[in-house]
Amino acid sequence: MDSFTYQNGRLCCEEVVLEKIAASLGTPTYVYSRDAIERAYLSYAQALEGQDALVCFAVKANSNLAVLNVLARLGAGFDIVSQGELERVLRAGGDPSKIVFSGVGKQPAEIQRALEVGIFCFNIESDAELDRVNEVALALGKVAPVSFRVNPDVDAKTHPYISTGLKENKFGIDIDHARAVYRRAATLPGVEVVGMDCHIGSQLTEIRPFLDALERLLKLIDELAEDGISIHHLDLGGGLGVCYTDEQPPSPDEYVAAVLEKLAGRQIKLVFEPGRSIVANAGVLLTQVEFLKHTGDKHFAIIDAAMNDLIRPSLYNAYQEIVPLTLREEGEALAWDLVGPVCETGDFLGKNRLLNLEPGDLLAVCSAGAYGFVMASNYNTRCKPAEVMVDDNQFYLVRERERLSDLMKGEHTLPADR
Ligand SMILES: Cc1ncc(COP(=O)(O)O)c(C=O)c1O
Ligand SMILES: N[C@@H](CCCC[NH3+])C(=O)O
Repeated sequence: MDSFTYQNGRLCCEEVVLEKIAASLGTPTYVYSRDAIERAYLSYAQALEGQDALVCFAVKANSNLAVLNVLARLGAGFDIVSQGELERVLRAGGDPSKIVFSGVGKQPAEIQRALEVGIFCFNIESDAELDRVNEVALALGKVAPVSFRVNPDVDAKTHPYISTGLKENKFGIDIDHARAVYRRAATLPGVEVVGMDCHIGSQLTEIRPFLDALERLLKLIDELAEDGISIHHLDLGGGLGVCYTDEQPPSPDEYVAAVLEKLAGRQIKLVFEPGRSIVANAGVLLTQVEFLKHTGDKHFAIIDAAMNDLIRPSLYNAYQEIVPLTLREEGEALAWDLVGPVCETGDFLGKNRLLNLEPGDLLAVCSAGAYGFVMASNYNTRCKPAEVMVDDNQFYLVRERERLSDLMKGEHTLPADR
């Protein structure tokens, strides 16, 4: 989180005091550092300099237009999973020829739109999806560039909810069945086989599972060559972890170097789909303490952000640091559960956190740039937070806070005579 530092006891994002943002725009508010996003992207891009490679930011991690635009300006590609994400990338100035389309359930209209704008590749996840892409392409008189997401059956050693590369997961095509699918695809007139991809899970903190998957994919690529099917690009997906508390994941350049070493001598374009490792530590969620409450020997700090704003703690029991915007010298630290106003026992952002709190204090939930706002909901009819991008000593509102009138838009009661 080195774009977030204390200066004279006040937490800043780059050169902006975060209290200033809270005072001007209220809380809860997500704040992103442009510099942190750029540096994280460039650590991939620079490690791949001189290689035929594409770094496609996984839009699902953070789809704010300003975030996408910052990355598009650096020449990033994008990994999308819906037409909604496609339209966001186009609106943000992303280059369609650098888009990969992932996901297990692509709709015909989504495939059509992606073909019309000319994306780089469809990452296909099943036999049935192959047929659908083939049919849509033929109907449009086009040929769809395709890759198959191979499920290599490796243990990513991450949280079971975010592990995707095991036989038991819904994702991808079983590696033992993949060769047959590739052979069939080679006979279909609406598709052109161009690549192979995998994505074994998220928040991986070791390189080994990536290399295990890579080895299995390379073996399959060699088998396909025997069948006369050549693979022009290899997409290793996303998944590189970040430090939320004391994890020590490899850096993007260490990871890329290990992959390049394994590939030495092979002529193949490389694609990566990082999400979390680009944006997680580029963002915080600002929140304010509403009330302090003591029951038995428990201490609850009721804050104005809740599970609907940031669901990772409730959903995965994920740990994200929570720190004060202003360091306080007086008073004592207690172990607080930081809970939101939503009516669920599981509504917490942190438990047992040693903090010196007073009502009205402003806090930052750290590492909130990935899978934060994008997973927010309106549960309990709560408005989604505002989003802000800091650029050096300036800050910009990049999404307005939702208003109650937005929440009832498109809803109707039954006619009065019913
Ligand atoms: C196909 C695919 N690519 C890329 C990503 C991005 O993963 P991460 O945010 O872990 O880098 C995901 C999400 O896990 C994914 O499902
Ligand atoms: N949403 C998850 C990661 C899932 C990755 C999507 N494929 C998280 O917050 O950690």
